[in-house]
Amino acid sequence: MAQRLDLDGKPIKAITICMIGAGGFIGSHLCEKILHETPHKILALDVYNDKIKHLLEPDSASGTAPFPDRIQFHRLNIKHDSRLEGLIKMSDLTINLAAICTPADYNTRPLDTIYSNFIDALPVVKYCSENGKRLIHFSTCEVYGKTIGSFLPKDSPLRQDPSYYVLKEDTSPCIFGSIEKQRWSYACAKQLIERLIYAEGAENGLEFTIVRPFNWIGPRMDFIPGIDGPSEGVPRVLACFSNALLRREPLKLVDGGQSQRTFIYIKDAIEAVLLMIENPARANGHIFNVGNPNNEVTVRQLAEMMTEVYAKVTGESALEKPTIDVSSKEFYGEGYDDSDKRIPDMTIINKQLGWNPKTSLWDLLESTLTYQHRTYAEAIKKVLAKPTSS
Ligand SMILES: NC(=O)c1ccc[n+]([C@@H]2O[C@H](COP(=O)([O-])OP(=O)(O)OC[C@H]3O[C@@H](n4cnc5c(N)ncnc54)[C@H](O)[C@@H]3O)[C@@H](O)[C@H]2O)c1
Ligand SMILES: O=c1ccn([C@@H]2O[C@H](COP(=O)(O)OP(=O)(O)O[C@H]3OC[C@@H](O)[C@H](O)[C@H]3O)[C@@H](O)[C@H]2O)c(=O)[nH]1
Repeated sequence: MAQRLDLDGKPIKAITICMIGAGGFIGSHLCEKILHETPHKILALDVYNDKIKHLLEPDSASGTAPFPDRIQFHRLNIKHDSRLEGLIKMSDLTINLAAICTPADYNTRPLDTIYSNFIDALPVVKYCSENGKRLIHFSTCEVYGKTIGSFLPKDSPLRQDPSYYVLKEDTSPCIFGSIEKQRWSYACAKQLIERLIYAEGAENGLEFTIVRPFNWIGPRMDFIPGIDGPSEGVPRVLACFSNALLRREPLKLVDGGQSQRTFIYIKDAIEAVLLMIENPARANGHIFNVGNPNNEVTVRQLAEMMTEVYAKVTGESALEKPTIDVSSKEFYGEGYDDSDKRIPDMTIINKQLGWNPKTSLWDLLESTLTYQHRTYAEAIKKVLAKPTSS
Protein backbone atom coordinates (compact mmCIF):
# COMPACT_ATOMS: atom_id res chain seq x y z
CA MET A 1 0.00 0.00 0.00
CA ALA A 2 1.39 3.44 -0.91
CA GLN A 3 2.26 5.76 1.98
CA ARG A 4 -0.91 7.60 2.98
CA LEU A 5 -0.68 11.32 3.71
CA ASP A 6 -2.90 13.39 5.97
CA LEU A 7 -4.51 16.67 4.93
CA ASP A 8 -1.33 18.54 5.88
CA GLY A 9 0.86 16.28 3.74
CA LYS A 10 2.32 14.33 6.67
CA PRO A 11 2.64 10.52 6.52
CA ILE A 12 -0.14 8.69 8.38
CA LYS A 13 1.10 6.10 10.91
CA ALA A 14 -0.76 2.81 11.25
CA ILE A 15 -2.78 2.76 14.48
CA THR A 16 -4.94 0.35 16.48
CA ILE A 17 -8.58 1.33 16.83
CA CYS A 18 -10.91 0.05 19.54
CA MET A 19 -14.31 0.20 17.81
CA ILE A 20 -17.23 -0.28 20.18
CA GLY A 21 -20.46 -1.15 18.34
CA ALA A 22 -18.43 -2.33 15.33
CA GLY A 23 -21.10 -4.92 14.49
CA GLY A 24 -23.79 -2.34 13.74
CA PHE A 25 -24.78 -0.48 10.58
CA ILE A 26 -22.20 2.34 10.75
CA GLY A 27 -19.56 0.10 12.34
CA SER A 28 -19.76 -2.47 9.55
CA HIS A 29 -19.16 0.19 6.87
CA LEU A 30 -16.37 1.80 8.86
CA CYS A 31 -14.63 -1.57 9.37
CA GLU A 32 -14.84 -2.28 5.62
CA LYS A 33 -13.41 1.12 4.73
CA ILE A 34 -10.53 0.92 7.21
CA LEU A 35 -9.59 -2.63 6.24
CA HIS A 36 -9.72 -2.01 2.50
CA GLU A 37 -8.10 1.40 2.33
CA THR A 38 -5.78 1.84 5.32
CA PRO A 39 -3.15 -0.10 7.25
CA HIS A 40 -4.92 0.37 10.63
CA LYS A 41 -5.87 -2.48 12.95
CA ILE A 42 -9.29 -2.88 14.52
CA LEU A 43 -10.34 -4.36 17.85
CA ALA A 44 -14.04 -4.79 17.04
CA LEU A 45 -16.32 -4.94 20.11
CA ASP A 46 -20.01 -5.77 19.94
CA VAL A 47 -22.66 -8.15 21.19
CA TYR A 48 -23.33 -9.21 17.57
CA ASN A 49 -21.12 -9.72 14.53
CA ASP A 50 -23.51 -10.78 11.74
CA LYS A 51 -22.94 -7.55 9.77
CA ILE A 52 -19.13 -7.97 9.80
CA LYS A 53 -18.92 -11.74 9.38
CA HIS A 54 -17.63 -11.28 5.81
CA LEU A 55 -14.62 -9.44 7.25
CA LEU A 56 -13.91 -11.97 9.99
CA GLU A 57 -14.48 -15.45 8.56
CA PRO A 58 -12.49 -17.45 6.01
CA ASP A 59 -13.98 -17.14 2.54
CA SER A 60 -14.93 -20.43 0.92
CA ALA A 61 -12.68 -19.97 -2.12
CA SER A 62 -9.34 -19.30 -0.41
CA GLY A 63 -10.04 -20.88 3.00
CA THR A 64 -8.39 -17.92 4.76
CA ALA A 65 -9.88 -14.97 6.57
CA PRO A 66 -9.60 -11.79 4.48
CA PHE A 67 -7.82 -9.70 7.15
CA PRO A 68 -6.45 -12.19 9.70
CA ASP A 69 -4.00 -9.81 11.41
CA ARG A 70 -5.99 -6.60 11.10
CA ILE A 71 -9.36 -7.23 12.75
CA GLN A 72 -10.11 -9.05 15.97
CA PHE A 73 -13.69 -9.50 17.16
CA HIS A 74 -14.45 -9.39 20.89
CA ARG A 75 -18.00 -10.39 21.75
CA LEU A 76 -18.82 -8.29 24.78
CA ASN A 77 -21.45 -6.08 26.33
CA ILE A 78 -19.86 -2.86 27.57
CA LYS A 79 -22.45 -2.69 30.38
CA HIS A 80 -20.57 -5.31 32.33
CA ASP A 81 -17.28 -6.55 30.97
CA SER A 82 -13.97 -6.08 32.69
CA ARG A 83 -12.09 -6.50 29.39
CA LEU A 84 -13.18 -3.05 28.21
CA GLU A 85 -10.45 -0.99 29.88
CA GLY A 86 -7.68 -3.35 28.70
CA LEU A 87 -8.89 -3.12 25.09
CA ILE A 88 -9.01 0.68 25.23
CA LYS A 89 -5.49 0.70 26.71
CA MET A 90 -4.20 -1.51 23.86
CA SER A 91 -5.51 0.99 21.27
CA ASP A 92 -4.45 4.43 20.09
CA LEU A 93 -8.00 5.55 19.39
CA THR A 94 -11.44 4.50 20.65
CA ILE A 95 -14.55 4.98 18.52
CA ASN A 96 -17.80 4.54 20.43
CA LEU A 97 -20.84 3.67 18.30
CA ALA A 98 -22.69 1.50 20.83
CA ALA A 99 -26.21 2.72 21.55
CA ILE A 100 -29.90 2.03 21.44
CA CYS A 101 -30.77 4.36 18.54
CA THR A 102 -34.18 3.38 17.11
CA PRO A 103 -36.95 5.92 17.87
CA ALA A 104 -39.51 3.16 18.60
CA ASP A 105 -37.46 2.44 21.76
CA TYR A 106 -37.12 5.98 23.11
CA ASN A 107 -40.65 6.32 24.48
CA THR A 108 -41.32 2.60 25.11
CA ARG A 109 -37.97 1.70 26.76
CA PRO A 110 -36.80 5.08 28.07
CA LEU A 111 -34.73 3.59 30.89
CA ASP A 112 -32.80 1.26 28.58
CA THR A 113 -32.38 4.19 26.18
CA ILE A 114 -30.97 6.54 28.82
CA TYR A 115 -28.71 3.85 30.30
CA SER A 116 -27.41 2.84 26.90
CA ASN A 117 -26.72 6.36 25.65
CA PHE A 118 -25.40 7.90 28.88
CA ILE A 119 -24.54 5.50 31.73
CA ASP A 120 -22.95 2.81 29.52
CA ALA A 121 -20.87 5.38 27.67
CA LEU A 122 -19.43 6.82 30.91
CA PRO A 123 -16.72 4.18 31.51
CA VAL A 124 -15.57 4.54 27.89
CA VAL A 125 -15.03 8.28 28.38
CA LYS A 126 -13.38 7.70 31.76
CA TYR A 127 -10.95 5.03 30.48
CA CYS A 128 -9.97 7.22 27.53
CA SER A 129 -9.43 10.24 29.75
CA GLU A 130 -7.48 8.35 32.44
CA ASN A 131 -5.27 6.55 29.97
CA GLY A 132 -4.62 9.52 27.68
CA LYS A 133 -6.40 7.90 24.70
CA ARG A 134 -8.17 9.73 21.92
CA LEU A 135 -11.97 9.28 21.63
CA ILE A 136 -14.33 9.68 18.67
CA HIS A 137 -17.83 9.54 20.13
CA PHE A 138 -21.01 9.12 18.10
CA SER A 139 -23.73 11.48 19.21
CA THR A 140 -26.70 12.47 17.02
CA CYS A 141 -28.43 15.29 15.14
CA GLU A 142 -31.33 14.67 17.55
CA VAL A 143 -29.47 16.77 20.14
CA TYR A 144 -30.80 19.80 18.24
CA GLY A 145 -34.37 18.56 18.82
CA LYS A 146 -36.82 20.94 17.19
CA THR A 147 -35.96 24.04 15.16
CA ILE A 148 -36.53 27.57 16.50
CA GLY A 149 -38.67 28.15 13.40
CA SER A 150 -41.15 25.45 14.46
CA PHE A 151 -42.33 27.74 17.28
CA LEU A 152 -43.16 30.59 14.90
CA PRO A 153 -46.75 31.09 13.69
CA LYS A 154 -47.48 28.78 10.74
CA ASP A 155 -47.78 31.70 8.31
CA SER A 156 -44.71 33.62 9.53
CA PRO A 157 -42.36 34.57 6.67
CA LEU A 158 -39.45 34.03 9.10
CA ARG A 159 -40.01 30.28 8.69
CA GLN A 160 -38.29 30.67 5.30
CA ASP A 161 -35.23 32.29 6.90
CA PRO A 162 -32.38 29.74 7.26
CA SER A 163 -31.27 31.31 10.54
CA TYR A 164 -34.48 29.84 12.05
CA TYR A 165 -33.84 26.27 10.96
CA VAL A 166 -30.26 25.49 9.83
CA LEU A 167 -28.54 23.57 12.64
CA LYS A 168 -25.08 24.81 13.66
CA GLU A 169 -22.80 23.02 16.08
CA ASP A 170 -21.61 26.11 17.94
CA THR A 171 -24.72 28.31 18.01
CA SER A 172 -27.97 26.34 17.70
CA PRO A 173 -29.76 25.56 20.96
CA CYS A 174 -30.97 22.06 21.91
CA ILE A 175 -34.78 22.20 22.03
CA PHE A 176 -36.64 19.19 23.41
CA GLY A 177 -40.27 18.63 24.41
CA SER A 178 -41.62 18.18 27.92
CA ILE A 179 -40.58 15.24 30.14
CA GLU A 180 -43.80 13.30 29.33
CA LYS A 181 -42.64 13.31 25.71
CA GLN A 182 -40.26 10.45 26.34
CA ARG A 183 -39.13 10.56 22.72
CA TRP A 184 -36.49 12.99 23.96
CA SER A 185 -34.92 10.51 26.42
CA TYR A 186 -32.37 9.56 23.74
CA ALA A 187 -31.51 13.12 22.66
CA CYS A 188 -31.19 14.26 26.26
CA ALA A 189 -28.89 11.34 27.19
CA LYS A 190 -26.76 12.02 24.10
CA GLN A 191 -26.62 15.71 24.98
CA LEU A 192 -25.42 15.00 28.50
CA ILE A 193 -22.68 12.61 27.33
CA GLU A 194 -21.56 15.28 24.83
CA ARG A 195 -21.35 17.80 27.66
CA LEU A 196 -19.40 15.35 29.80
CA ILE A 197 -16.92 14.61 27.01
CA TYR A 198 -16.54 18.32 26.32
CA ALA A 199 -15.88 18.94 30.02
CA GLU A 200 -13.30 16.10 30.15
CA GLY A 201 -11.58 17.87 27.28
CA ALA A 202 -11.69 21.23 29.01
CA GLU A 203 -10.73 20.10 32.52
CA ASN A 204 -8.62 16.98 31.97
CA GLY A 205 -7.28 17.39 28.45
CA LEU A 206 -9.21 14.48 26.85
CA GLU A 207 -8.61 14.46 23.08
CA PHE A 208 -12.07 14.02 21.63
CA THR A 209 -14.16 14.40 18.50
CA ILE A 210 -17.97 14.27 18.61
CA VAL A 211 -19.89 13.19 15.50
CA ARG A 212 -23.51 14.21 14.96
CA PRO A 213 -24.86 12.00 12.14
CA PHE A 214 -27.83 13.34 10.18
CA ASN A 215 -29.83 10.29 9.00
CA TRP A 216 -27.10 8.16 7.45
CA ILE A 217 -28.72 5.45 5.35
CA GLY A 218 -27.68 2.55 3.15
CA PRO A 219 -27.27 -1.24 3.02
CA ARG A 220 -27.24 -3.18 6.33
CA MET A 221 -29.21 -0.52 8.20
CA ASP A 222 -31.27 -2.06 11.02
CA PHE A 223 -33.32 -5.14 10.14
CA ILE A 224 -36.30 -6.37 8.21
CA PRO A 225 -38.95 -7.43 10.76
CA GLY A 226 -39.57 -11.17 10.76
CA ILE A 227 -36.58 -11.83 8.48
CA ASP A 228 -33.44 -10.78 10.34
CA GLY A 229 -35.11 -9.12 13.32
CA PRO A 230 -38.17 -9.49 15.56
CA SER A 231 -41.55 -9.63 13.74
CA GLU A 232 -42.97 -6.93 16.00
CA GLY A 233 -39.83 -4.74 15.92
CA VAL A 234 -39.93 -1.21 14.47
CA PRO A 235 -36.65 -0.19 12.82
CA ARG A 236 -35.79 3.28 11.42
CA VAL A 237 -37.66 4.65 8.44
CA LEU A 238 -35.44 3.19 5.67
CA ALA A 239 -36.01 -0.37 6.91
CA CYS A 240 -39.72 0.26 7.66
CA PHE A 241 -40.32 1.47 4.11
CA SER A 242 -38.10 -1.24 2.56
CA ASN A 243 -40.05 -3.88 4.46
CA ALA A 244 -43.37 -2.54 3.18
CA LEU A 245 -42.08 -2.39 -0.42
CA LEU A 246 -40.73 -5.95 -0.23
CA ARG A 247 -44.06 -7.22 1.13
CA ARG A 248 -46.11 -5.11 -1.31
CA GLU A 249 -47.85 -3.33 1.56
CA PRO A 250 -48.54 0.42 1.78
CA LEU A 251 -45.85 2.54 3.45
CA LYS A 252 -47.07 3.99 6.75
CA LEU A 253 -46.81 7.78 7.10
CA VAL A 254 -46.65 8.86 10.72
CA ASP A 255 -48.78 11.97 11.39
CA GLY A 256 -49.08 12.71 7.68
CA GLY A 257 -45.36 12.32 6.86
CA GLN A 258 -44.85 16.07 7.17
CA SER A 259 -41.53 15.94 9.09
CA GLN A 260 -38.49 16.81 7.06
CA ARG A 261 -35.13 15.04 7.01
CA THR A 262 -31.89 15.27 5.06
CA PHE A 263 -30.57 11.80 4.17
CA ILE A 264 -26.93 11.03 3.43
CA TYR A 265 -25.45 7.94 1.83
CA ILE A 266 -23.49 5.91 4.35
CA LYS A 267 -20.47 5.71 2.04
CA ASP A 268 -20.19 9.53 1.85
CA ALA A 269 -20.48 9.82 5.61
CA ILE A 270 -17.82 7.17 6.27
CA GLU A 271 -15.33 9.24 4.24
CA ALA A 272 -15.83 12.04 6.77
CA VAL A 273 -15.16 9.66 9.68
CA LEU A 274 -11.95 8.40 8.05
CA LEU A 275 -10.77 12.01 7.70
CA MET A 276 -11.39 12.51 11.42
CA ILE A 277 -9.48 9.31 12.27
CA GLU A 278 -6.46 10.29 10.18
CA ASN A 279 -6.35 14.04 10.93
CA PRO A 280 -6.44 14.25 14.72
CA ALA A 281 -4.90 17.73 14.82
CA ARG A 282 -7.79 19.03 12.71
CA ALA A 283 -10.53 16.97 14.36
CA ASN A 284 -9.71 17.06 18.07
CA GLY A 285 -11.86 19.31 20.24
CA HIS A 286 -14.53 19.59 17.53
CA ILE A 287 -18.16 18.62 17.21
CA PHE A 288 -19.05 17.82 13.58
CA ASN A 289 -22.41 17.71 11.83
CA VAL A 290 -22.18 14.99 9.18
CA GLY A 291 -25.07 15.14 6.73
CA ASN A 292 -26.17 16.14 3.26
CA PRO A 293 -28.05 19.47 3.27
CA ASN A 294 -28.94 19.00 -0.42
CA ASN A 295 -30.97 15.83 0.17
CA GLU A 296 -33.94 17.28 2.04
CA VAL A 297 -37.40 15.70 1.72
CA THR A 298 -40.53 15.33 3.78
CA VAL A 299 -41.14 11.75 4.91
CA ARG A 300 -44.05 11.65 2.46
CA GLN A 301 -41.72 12.63 -0.40
CA LEU A 302 -39.26 9.97 0.77
CA ALA A 303 -42.04 7.35 0.60
CA GLU A 304 -42.99 8.46 -2.92
CA MET A 305 -39.40 8.44 -4.11
CA MET A 306 -38.68 5.02 -2.59
CA THR A 307 -41.82 3.63 -4.25
CA GLU A 308 -40.69 4.96 -7.62
CA VAL A 309 -37.08 3.78 -7.26
CA TYR A 310 -38.18 0.34 -6.04
CA ALA A 311 -40.44 -0.08 -9.07
CA LYS A 312 -37.52 0.91 -11.32
CA VAL A 313 -34.96 -1.47 -9.80
CA THR A 314 -37.30 -4.47 -9.51
CA GLY A 315 -39.52 -3.98 -12.54
CA GLU A 316 -42.55 -4.52 -10.25
CA SER A 317 -45.48 -2.15 -10.57
CA ALA A 318 -46.20 0.18 -7.67
CA LEU A 319 -49.31 -0.40 -5.51
CA GLU A 320 -52.41 1.54 -6.41
CA LYS A 321 -52.41 3.08 -2.91
CA PRO A 322 -48.69 3.20 -2.01
CA THR A 323 -49.02 4.97 1.37
CA ILE A 324 -51.39 5.09 4.35
CA ASP A 325 -51.56 7.55 7.22
CA VAL A 326 -51.15 6.41 10.82
CA SER A 327 -51.10 8.45 13.99
CA SER A 328 -47.85 8.55 15.96
CA LYS A 329 -49.73 7.21 18.99
CA GLU A 330 -50.83 4.17 17.03
CA PHE A 331 -47.38 3.65 15.46
CA TYR A 332 -44.98 4.50 18.30
CA GLY A 333 -47.27 4.68 21.37
CA GLU A 334 -47.67 7.33 24.05
CA GLY A 335 -44.91 9.92 24.48
CA TYR A 336 -43.72 10.15 20.87
CA ASP A 337 -42.75 13.55 19.50
CA ASP A 338 -40.68 14.52 16.46
CA SER A 339 -37.98 16.77 15.05
CA ASP A 340 -39.68 18.98 12.45
CA LYS A 341 -36.70 19.67 10.16
CA ARG A 342 -32.99 18.82 10.08
CA ILE A 343 -30.62 20.73 7.83
CA PRO A 344 -26.99 20.51 8.91
CA ASP A 345 -24.70 23.50 8.64
CA MET A 346 -21.50 22.25 7.00
CA THR A 347 -19.17 25.17 7.73
CA ILE A 348 -17.09 23.55 10.48
CA ILE A 349 -16.49 20.18 8.82
CA ASN A 350 -15.76 21.94 5.56
CA LYS A 351 -13.19 24.23 7.13
CA GLN A 352 -11.49 21.57 9.29
CA LEU A 353 -11.57 18.57 6.95
CA GLY A 354 -12.52 19.91 3.52
CA TRP A 355 -15.26 17.29 3.34
CA ASN A 356 -18.48 17.43 1.31
CA PRO A 357 -21.19 14.84 0.64
CA LYS A 358 -21.56 13.66 -2.97
CA THR A 359 -24.46 11.29 -3.54
CA SER A 360 -27.96 12.46 -4.42
CA LEU A 361 -30.98 10.98 -2.67
CA TRP A 362 -32.17 9.28 -5.86
CA ASP A 363 -28.79 7.61 -6.45
CA LEU A 364 -28.38 6.44 -2.88
CA LEU A 365 -31.89 5.00 -2.86
CA GLU A 366 -31.21 3.22 -6.13
CA SER A 367 -28.16 1.41 -4.79
CA THR A 368 -29.70 0.78 -1.38
CA LEU A 369 -33.00 -0.61 -2.69
CA THR A 370 -31.15 -2.78 -5.20
CA TYR A 371 -29.28 -4.22 -2.19
CA GLN A 372 -32.50 -4.65 -0.15
CA HIS A 373 -34.22 -6.48 -3.00
CA ARG A 374 -31.22 -8.75 -3.66
CA THR A 375 -30.80 -9.54 0.04
CA TYR A 376 -34.38 -9.98 1.21
CA ALA A 377 -36.82 -10.61 -1.66
CA GLU A 378 -36.48 -14.43 -1.63
CA ALA A 379 -36.74 -14.69 2.17
CA ILE A 380 -39.86 -12.50 2.17
CA LYS A 381 -41.44 -14.58 -0.59
CA LYS A 382 -40.95 -17.72 1.52
CA VAL A 383 -42.46 -16.13 4.63
CA LEU A 384 -45.44 -14.83 2.66
CA ALA A 385 -46.01 -18.22 1.07
CA LYS A 386 -46.31 -19.96 4.48
CA PRO A 387 -49.91 -20.51 5.58
CA THR A 388 -50.67 -18.38 8.67
CA SER A 389 -51.98 -20.22 11.73
CA SER A 390 -55.27 -18.74 12.90
N1 LIG B 1 -27.44 5.79 11.50
C1 LIG B 1 -27.67 7.05 11.76
O1 LIG B 1 -28.16 7.79 10.91
C2 LIG B 1 -27.36 7.66 13.08
C3 LIG B 1 -27.86 8.95 13.31
C4 LIG B 1 -27.55 9.58 14.48
C5 LIG B 1 -26.75 8.95 15.42
N2 LIG B 1 -26.26 7.72 15.19
C6 LIG B 1 -25.42 7.13 16.23
O2 LIG B 1 -24.37 6.37 15.64
C7 LIG B 1 -24.11 5.21 16.41
C8 LIG B 1 -24.20 3.95 15.55
O3 LIG B 1 -25.46 3.90 14.93
P1 LIG B 1 -25.91 2.73 13.93
O4 LIG B 1 -26.89 3.35 13.01
O5 LIG B 1 -24.75 2.02 13.41
O6 LIG B 1 -26.73 1.81 14.94
P2 LIG B 1 -26.68 0.21 15.15
O7 LIG B 1 -27.76 -0.12 16.12
O8 LIG B 1 -26.70 -0.47 13.83
O9 LIG B 1 -25.27 -0.02 15.82
C9 LIG B 1 -25.01 0.05 17.21
C10 LIG B 1 -24.21 -1.18 17.59
O10 LIG B 1 -23.86 -1.08 18.98
C11 LIG B 1 -23.98 -2.34 19.57
N3 LIG B 1 -24.21 -2.17 21.01
C12 LIG B 1 -25.24 -1.52 21.61
N4 LIG B 1 -25.11 -1.60 22.95
C13 LIG B 1 -23.99 -2.31 23.19
C14 LIG B 1 -23.35 -2.73 24.38
N5 LIG B 1 -23.86 -2.45 25.58
N6 LIG B 1 -22.20 -3.43 24.28
C15 LIG B 1 -21.68 -3.74 23.07
N7 LIG B 1 -22.25 -3.38 21.90
C16 LIG B 1 -23.40 -2.68 21.97
C17 LIG B 1 -25.20 -2.96 18.90
O11 LIG B 1 -25.18 -4.38 19.03
C18 LIG B 1 -25.02 -2.48 17.46
O12 LIG B 1 -24.32 -3.43 16.70
C19 LIG B 1 -25.09 5.26 17.57
O13 LIG B 1 -24.45 5.83 18.69
C20 LIG B 1 -26.19 6.18 17.10
O14 LIG B 1 -26.82 6.84 18.18
C21 LIG B 1 -26.57 7.05 14.04
O1 LIG C 1 -42.65 3.62 8.98
C1 LIG C 1 -42.29 4.77 9.32
C2 LIG C 1 -41.13 5.04 10.08
C3 LIG C 1 -40.80 6.35 10.38
N1 LIG C 1 -41.58 7.38 9.95
C4 LIG C 1 -41.18 8.79 10.21
O2 LIG C 1 -39.96 9.01 9.50
C5 LIG C 1 -39.15 9.96 10.18
C6 LIG C 1 -37.75 9.41 10.34
O3 LIG C 1 -37.78 8.33 11.21
P1 LIG C 1 -36.48 7.46 11.62
O4 LIG C 1 -37.00 6.19 12.21
O5 LIG C 1 -35.55 7.32 10.51
O6 LIG C 1 -35.82 8.27 12.80
P2 LIG C 1 -35.54 9.82 13.08
O7 LIG C 1 -34.99 10.51 11.89
O8 LIG C 1 -36.77 10.42 13.66
O9 LIG C 1 -34.47 9.68 14.23
C7 LIG C 1 -33.20 9.11 13.99
O10 LIG C 1 -32.37 10.23 13.88
C8 LIG C 1 -31.02 10.18 14.12
C9 LIG C 1 -30.53 9.05 14.99
O11 LIG C 1 -29.95 9.50 16.16
C10 LIG C 1 -31.38 7.90 15.19
O12 LIG C 1 -30.98 6.94 14.28
C11 LIG C 1 -32.84 8.20 15.13
O13 LIG C 1 -33.17 8.78 16.36
C12 LIG C 1 -39.91 10.31 11.46
O14 LIG C 1 -40.63 11.49 11.26
C13 LIG C 1 -40.87 9.15 11.64
O15 LIG C 1 -42.03 9.50 12.35
C14 LIG C 1 -42.72 7.13 9.20
O16 LIG C 1 -43.46 8.06 8.81
N2 LIG C 1 -43.05 5.83 8.91
